[in-house]
Amino acid sequence: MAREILTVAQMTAADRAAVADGTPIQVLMERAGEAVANAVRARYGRQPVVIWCGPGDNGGDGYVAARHLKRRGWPVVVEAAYSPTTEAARWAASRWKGEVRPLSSRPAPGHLYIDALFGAGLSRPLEAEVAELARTARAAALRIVAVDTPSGVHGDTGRAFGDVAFHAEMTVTFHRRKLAHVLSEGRGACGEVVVADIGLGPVGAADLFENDPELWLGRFPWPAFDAHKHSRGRLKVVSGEAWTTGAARLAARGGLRLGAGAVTVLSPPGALAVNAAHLEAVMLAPFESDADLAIAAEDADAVIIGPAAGVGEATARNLQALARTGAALIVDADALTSFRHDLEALFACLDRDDVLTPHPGEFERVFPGLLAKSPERITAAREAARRAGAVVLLKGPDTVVAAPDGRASVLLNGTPWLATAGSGDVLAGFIGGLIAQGMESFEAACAGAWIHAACGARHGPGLIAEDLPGLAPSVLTELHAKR
Ligand SMILES: NC(=O)C1=CN([C@@H]2O[C@H](COP(=O)(O)OP(=O)(O)OC[C@H]3O[C@@H](n4cnc5c(N)ncnc54)[C@H](OP(=O)(O)O)[C@@H]3O)[C@@H](O)[C@H]2O)[C@@H](O)CC1
Ligand SMILES: [K+]
Repeated sequence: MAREILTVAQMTAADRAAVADGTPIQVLMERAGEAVANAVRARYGRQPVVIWCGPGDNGGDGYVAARHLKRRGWPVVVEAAYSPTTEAARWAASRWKGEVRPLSSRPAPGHLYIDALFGAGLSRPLEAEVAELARTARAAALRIVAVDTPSGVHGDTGRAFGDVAFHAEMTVTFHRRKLAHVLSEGRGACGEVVVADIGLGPVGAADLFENDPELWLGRFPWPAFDAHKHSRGRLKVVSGEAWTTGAARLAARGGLRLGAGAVTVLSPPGALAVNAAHLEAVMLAPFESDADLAIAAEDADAVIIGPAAGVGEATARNLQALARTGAALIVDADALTSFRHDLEALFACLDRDDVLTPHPGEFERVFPGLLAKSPERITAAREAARRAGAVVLLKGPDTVVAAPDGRASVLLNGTPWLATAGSGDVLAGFIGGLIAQGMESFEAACAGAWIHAACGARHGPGLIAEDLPGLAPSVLTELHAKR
């Protein structure tokens, strides 16, 4: 089952539904606090711990965790920044029989802290002594486990509400990850994220998912026993001019590795010789004009255009010609930038099978101002997909894939080793290779991004884009075994 990522409001609704179904909030809080205690015991050896408790149910979880840790023999001190204000938090505090001190302004480095100050109910920037403590904690790099979210971090964006928030080495959240746990801003503050089951029911109409094999492996286009190369999909990649051909070949090789049966680089005449000198299993065919390109792409299942294609009129016309074929389009890099002065012309080329793969700079050219005015990149990518009428993959450490129908995913296995020239060309190739084999475009974009990241992580230091296609077989072998 694909795991949903929830907004704070969706989590509150899940919580209310459980309470309405007869599970008292105290029972949920007991499970949550015990889960925190268990996660702490699983990660750390027994040691003194200070638990900072806030006024709401996040603080309530802290009192419960205190009781469970103490029962296991941990020396526990609770520091309460506020008295409990909710019924459940008062209940939890009343069952804590140990010491409660006021919040100390002088935490001890090396000590373990549990931040149960604010979670889902944070409604404004941290104030007064709590803000001061957050600053001290950051400066002293305190070892902190956060309950639900690090206090000060907005659950729906991952950003600090004001100018300061706690940073944890582990965050224990409940039921499902929230946006703050998956977006890069929040991930830095959360540290390792542990998702604890507290017995809430299935999520209803969620449309945001962790990009994980669970989301797409069931529909991965493995070859049928009677497969032949033409039944495994035909992918074509448009090459740039003679001195910018490598990107198209990287994409082509990526598509071939992910299983497209027949992959062809379509090359301007001046680049044929250099392409021919560097291609083996990938085929090569010439095109001289946009009309020619459309004919060359006529039998393609998917076409990639953009990697080092050249920014300008010619690339724009080439994309418009390709749009008249039946092939799904993967539109990357220069093909996106070529339309920066006529975005409507780009959108007119696209339909829901097509995939745009911008990095944030290209995204800004195609959707000016959208990232800046959106609360976070998921909302921006969704709106972009709606405007474009196509799948949009917004690159980053937290790559987002959004479909025009509202589905979206966030990549959790991103790796900084992928930040290297040509890596995006291989990604376009991976996605194109999967779409050519008939995988639905949103799922192909999710799968391509996940496999790309898995390849990058597998290689680690020293990775160059040329390595990525060769790393795909070991990732695919593991996926094949799990299917
Ligand atoms: N959902 C679930 O299924 C379950 C949820 N559980 C837990 O409940 C947590 C959510 O609890 P919650 O709603 O009580 O909110 P919480 O974060 O404790 O704080 C709200 C209080 O803080 C106040 N306040 C806000 N900002 C402030 C500021 N900057 N500075 C000062 N005060 C500030 C705010 O005041 P107000 O905005 O009303 O003025 C209000 O009094 C959730 O994160 C999880 O840990 C689990 O127990 C079990 C199942
Ligand atoms: K917290």
